[in-house]
Amino acid sequence: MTTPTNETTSAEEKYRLALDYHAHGRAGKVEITPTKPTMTARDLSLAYSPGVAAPCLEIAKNPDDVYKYTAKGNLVAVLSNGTAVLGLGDIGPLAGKPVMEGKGVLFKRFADIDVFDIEINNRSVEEIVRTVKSLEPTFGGINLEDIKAPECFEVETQLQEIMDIPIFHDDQHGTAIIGGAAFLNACEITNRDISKVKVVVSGAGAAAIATANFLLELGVKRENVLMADSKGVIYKGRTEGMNKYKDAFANETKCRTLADAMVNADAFIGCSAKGLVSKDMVKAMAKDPIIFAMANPDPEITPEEVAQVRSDAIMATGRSDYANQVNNVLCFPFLFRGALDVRARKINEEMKKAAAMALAKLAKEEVPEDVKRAYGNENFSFGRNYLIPKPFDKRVLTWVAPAVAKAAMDSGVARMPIEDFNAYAKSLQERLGQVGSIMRNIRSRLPGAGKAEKPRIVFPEGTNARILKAVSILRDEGLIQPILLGNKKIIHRKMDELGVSNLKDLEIIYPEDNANYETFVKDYFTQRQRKGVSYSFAKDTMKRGNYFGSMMVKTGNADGMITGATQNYPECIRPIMKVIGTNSPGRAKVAGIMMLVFKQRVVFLADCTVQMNPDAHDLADIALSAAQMYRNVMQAEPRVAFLSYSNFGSNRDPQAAKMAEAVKIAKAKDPTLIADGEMQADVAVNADIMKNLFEFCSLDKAADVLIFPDLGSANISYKLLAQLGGATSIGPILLPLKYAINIVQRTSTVDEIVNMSHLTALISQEIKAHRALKHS
Ligand SMILES: NC(=O)C1=CN([C@@H]2O[C@H](COP(=O)(O)OP(=O)(O)OC[C@H]3O[C@@H](n4cnc5c(N)ncnc54)[C@H](OP(=O)(O)O)[C@@H]3O)[C@@H](O)[C@H]2O)C=CC1
Ligand SMILES: CC(=O)C(=O)O
Ligand SMILES: [Mg+2]
Repeated sequence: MTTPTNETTSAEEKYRLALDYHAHGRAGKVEITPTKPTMTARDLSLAYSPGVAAPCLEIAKNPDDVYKYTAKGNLVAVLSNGTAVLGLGDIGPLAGKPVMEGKGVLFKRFADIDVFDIEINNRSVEEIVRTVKSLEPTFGGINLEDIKAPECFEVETQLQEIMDIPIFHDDQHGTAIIGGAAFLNACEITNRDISKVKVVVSGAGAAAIATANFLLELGVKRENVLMADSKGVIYKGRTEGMNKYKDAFANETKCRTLADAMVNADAFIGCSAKGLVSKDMVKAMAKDPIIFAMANPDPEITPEEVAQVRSDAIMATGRSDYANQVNNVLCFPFLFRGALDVRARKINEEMKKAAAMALAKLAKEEVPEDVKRAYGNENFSFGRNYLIPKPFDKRVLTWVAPAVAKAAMDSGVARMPIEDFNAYAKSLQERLGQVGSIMRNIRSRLPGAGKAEKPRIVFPEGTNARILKAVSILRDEGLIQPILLGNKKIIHRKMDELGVSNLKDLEIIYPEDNANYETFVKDYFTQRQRKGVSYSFAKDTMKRGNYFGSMMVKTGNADGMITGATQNYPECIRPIMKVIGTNSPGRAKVAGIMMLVFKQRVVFLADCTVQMNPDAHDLADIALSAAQMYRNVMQAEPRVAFLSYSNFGSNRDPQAAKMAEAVKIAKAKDPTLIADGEMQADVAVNADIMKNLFEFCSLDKAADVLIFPDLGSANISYKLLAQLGGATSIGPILLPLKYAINIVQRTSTVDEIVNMSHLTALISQEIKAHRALKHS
């Protein structure tokens, strides 16, 4: 069982940290960002008066055009009156605002849905309903939040009747869907027949009633449910503190307190308040008790307390710092995504059930590396401590949203059915950023799983844990044939430690025992004997992974190589250069190109890693290599900007002049190249500045490839962009080489090594194709 990760932090410290987090910089957690250019007077005349009249008139003629010309289709209101804020109770709309802003952040972070949080000073059902109804023109959906029971039931039901967009009370159904998914899996793990499970529900408010109702839909019998609220167990004939929603769960029972109800109960569902469950109550439960203590921020009982009295319990809370977070965050972003994407009129039972089933099923799939990393490299697999997926698992979006969308279509509430679910899945992945889609595109261009002719990629650092984990992923995918260099015994031991048993039959080469060793030594000696290399030195050299691996690639015993996970850059590049050298016999020297992937665009930066102070000829070659790489990877023609602190001759310093000269040389070598400079970085990446200040510039849009005057500026820029600009960096990709060999960074993660391996495999394929063309 996981304990809170930050258990050394005191409660007061956590409180202060949370306040600092919210107050730091711009107050609160959200801001509004325009999605259209607003740089110039022309832009503003389109965004606002007079231009804005055009979409207004179109929408007046055809109301559905509101989805075409405004943000409505992707805009959800998180609306609360603050009467049941988390488990903090009736603290009012103002005090509830941080929670509503927080929900908005989660909608955006997990499903790219925009949110206005709306806090209303309104307690009566009638007034809430009137207010929300009047907001219908603004929103694509309404997420009601933290409105207390029983008013919340009335509010939701009435709004669903009178409004034509999804109305969803998150505390009811979000909790029910996640609780339901986790409950199904907990029953499966403990071999329980759901129709016989005895459930105690603590709380009879929004979350509790909805979760109990959902469990009935999943197969729990009403007579097997005992519900308790602040007045004790709800039983037939009780009159105090009752309402019709509680009435529906009033059973014939002698139990009067929660403690009575817990005796021999199979499951506990808590949607009530902190600390209501004692260790004695847990002791009294049946074998393998299922305990979902979901009150926030503090559960009805903590996992530590349960562990003190029961080792057979399956435990979940609403918190992210324990295993099994049963929290509606795993539902509302993804459910709304599916509902908005088919422009559903409502969120109905079919859609809720589809979401729960998708989540329950996804939990049984193997958990990807990036999810484990997001949670401190914990090794999740379906079981007692992993009942449902994690919110940071990107697959939740691609599993839940399509399931919900399909259920909406099948149940007849979708106004805009999805025609191509494959294209829809792709669009969902793109919402989460471009890295995934770019890498998928690269993978899709590799020969394909199951085929004999897979690119063989050699990894000289065969004992490194990150390399082995990456190789394990590559092996599973089946697109690349990895080869490891190193001592077989040590590598096998490491594999056992890491639990990557799928690698045991992988080819492992210990250089000096390999049949090619003598030939490689001779080849290297012949090549370097006039550069001070003796035969015995060549023998020693060829025992080293980077030399042997490079030689394998050179002689066609491998198609590519990945190194660098454990060594510094010069240690890797020197052997490669000595064994292989560059592509052209003429001037072109090797350069390191970084691909920086931002949410909306991709830029290539060069030279980030090799040439300290390239001259104009070197820069032209670097640009041509980078442009070619861009074409290969992005399958598009790049715009190349030669960067400087000067714009088009504004400074005559030799460093600026060198960049202008490099443009001329590059264009002379490839007249089709779209390139210009020298120019400053803001001109290069902002098409508006470019157009407004330098309309003669031959790049008609922002540049895709940025060529820097020296290694210092390139290296600093890519690191800053990766750290501060939120870009994912892929590279450095070494070009031009005769062979596909790349150096990852010592800090590279498993996923980055996997990405580089795919890219290297792709480059190896292109080099092969190029050679075949030359020889045909
Ligand atoms: N993990 C998750 O995803 C979610 C968790 N929750 C949590 O569930 C809890 C309830 O939220 P919600 O349903 O929105 O709130 P409501 O105000 O609608 O319901 C609260 C319920 O808890 C009961 N209750 C309060 N204090 C006690 C007590 N001392 N003993 C017994 N019962 C008590 C109330 O009883 P009575 O009816 O007698 O007043 C009421 O039935 C909160 O802690 C909230 O954070 C809610 C939504 C999602
Ligand atoms: C998670 C949530 O919505 C609540 O605790 O109210
Ligand atoms: Mg809530």
